[in-house]
Amino acid sequence: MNSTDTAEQGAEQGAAVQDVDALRQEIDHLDAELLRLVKRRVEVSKVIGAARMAAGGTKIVHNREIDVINRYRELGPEGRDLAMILLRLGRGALGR
Ligand SMILES: O=C(O)C(=O)C[C@]1(C(=O)O)C=C[C@@H](O)C=C1
Repeated sequence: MNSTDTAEQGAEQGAAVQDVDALRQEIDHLDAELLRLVKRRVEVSKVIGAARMAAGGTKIVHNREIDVINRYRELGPEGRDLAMILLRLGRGALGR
């Protein structure tokens, strides 16, 4: 290894650190977007639930919940967990 190698490695490491910083910024942005979307989903789900119950319907619609769970299946077992959490957030405390 000569001094050029060391300088190149240093530059590469600098670039890698920059990449991590940029990627972390992207993650921060994605998390903010996901949070916004989850909050909106909760709102919409609650509005539908309230309308259905006001019309004398049920708190839970099983076939719709199966559709939602199936949608997230491509993420594996965690996808199922994620779908269940989203449904639970929308249903509120009574629908657990
Ligand atoms: O699609 C509905 O009817 C809803 O109430 C929305 C929703 C959901 O969050 O996706 C919530 C509760 C139901 O059990 C099924 C689905």
